[in-house]
Amino acid sequence: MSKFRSISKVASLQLVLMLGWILIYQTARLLEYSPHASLWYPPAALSFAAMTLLGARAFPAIFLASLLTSFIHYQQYGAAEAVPYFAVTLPSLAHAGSYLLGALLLRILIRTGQVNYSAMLVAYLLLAAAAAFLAAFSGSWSLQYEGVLDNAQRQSIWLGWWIGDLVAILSLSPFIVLLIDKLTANNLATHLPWLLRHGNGPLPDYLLKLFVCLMLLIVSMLIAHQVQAQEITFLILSLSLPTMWLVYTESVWRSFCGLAIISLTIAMLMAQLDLEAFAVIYQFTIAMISVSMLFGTVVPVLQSTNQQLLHSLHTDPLTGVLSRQGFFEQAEMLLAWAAQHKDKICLAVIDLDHFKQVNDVLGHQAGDRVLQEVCQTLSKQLRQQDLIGRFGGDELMLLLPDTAENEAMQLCERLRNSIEQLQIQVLQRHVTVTVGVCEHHPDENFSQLFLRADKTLLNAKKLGRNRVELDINSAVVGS
Ligand SMILES: Nc1nc2c(ncn2[C@@H]2O[C@H](COP(=O)(O)OP(=O)(O)OP(=O)(O)O)[C@@H](O)[C@H]2O)c(=O)[nH]1
Repeated sequence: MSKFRSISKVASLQLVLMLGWILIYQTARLLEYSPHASLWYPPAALSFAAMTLLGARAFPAIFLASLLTSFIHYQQYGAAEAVPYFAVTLPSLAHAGSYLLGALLLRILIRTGQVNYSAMLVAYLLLAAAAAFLAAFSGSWSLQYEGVLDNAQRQSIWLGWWIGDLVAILSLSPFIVLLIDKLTANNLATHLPWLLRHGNGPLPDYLLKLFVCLMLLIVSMLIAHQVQAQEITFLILSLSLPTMWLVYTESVWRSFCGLAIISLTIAMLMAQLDLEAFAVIYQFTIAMISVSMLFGTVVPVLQSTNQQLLHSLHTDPLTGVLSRQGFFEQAEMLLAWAAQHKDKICLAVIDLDHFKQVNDVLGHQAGDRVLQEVCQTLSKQLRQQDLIGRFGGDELMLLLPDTAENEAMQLCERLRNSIEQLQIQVLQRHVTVTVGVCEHHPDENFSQLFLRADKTLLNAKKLGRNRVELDINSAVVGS
């Protein structure tokens, strides 16, 4: 049953890819501005994207789709009788083989997991250019071999073929890769997690940015259509500004989708507005915008990576409370605010009693569990504005804004009591904590306050543990 299911899965993948390729091929033909002349060749984008994502599994579908369209093409132009059938396969082999080669190299690079996003983009651009070159070069040679083209024709078309393929790959394949990844639930995200990680902002904002891009390109192409002068067609380069806005502020998925829409609109308007004399300028525009948008996606990826790094720097991985650095940074800000507004603010330093014994008797895992449970119990009873952090080992810290020493003492007594009541499965005995409490003096910085609280804690330990002690200097210094 499962064998049957996997066969039908493979068959449906091949079918969908084939139909998709033929559909894109036929749609692209509608965008030709004169027979066989087009700004780009979108099937190449599907071939490269599908093979990058699915590897050799995509080869049969792409090859067959290309073969089928070649046959139809030859039939239409009456060349089929003159060309031996086996020879008709050569251009399709050249197309599918070239993109498979480029995609396989890219896949090897992705799978090593050693390259960062920017290096991956450079590799993608170079391999896309090389694969498109190979496809155009071998494709045009195979057509000459079949007798469809003579030597002079081959020489005159291969460069345009290369650029047409490359323009389509640069602008469409990033979007197609993400689309196939989503539809097939492929594992791209496991190899390129940073690509799909960061989230989206509000949809209307994205639509506004896309609208600005499309308006600018439509207006510039309409003006070019009216004036029919080369200098005016360069107006379209102003598109680079809103496309950068889009790409710096939106997710990779939305940026690549926007890029595909923008390039499709340029190709459509080119065909409709009688602008074929400026085809090279529009090809250059699509290529330039694609490359700058691709590199632009590095910015939000870097931003989100930075945020994650910052988050992990500021969070204690075991307990989920603030790390020492995170706590100290936020505490400095809260102290400054409290001093400015003449608010009372207290610090409590908490230490687990005889925690070493838990580790020694029950092991470190049990010790970890105790630390987690204690932190959870404390966090649940704090207000939103309170800070909780782990200084290190079994020592925790609480910063309590807008709280006087007597209120802090009451709260800490309540917390001590609730920890003593904790039923922790791995433990045979109760966990207890000792707490040192200090009220902040407006003139002291956080390190000085912490030192006082830590001394108070040591003092409390000497007095017999499982207790809350107030710094005897708090009231004197603070008054
Ligand atoms: N399980 C676990 N143990 C830790 C971690 N960090 C530090 N420790 C242990 O915490 C223990 C702290 O021991 P001590 O500083 O002697 O404190 P104590 O045993 O609680 O003694 P008193 O504070 O005097 O009551 C040591 O055994 C450390 O190995 C951690 O992340 N997980």
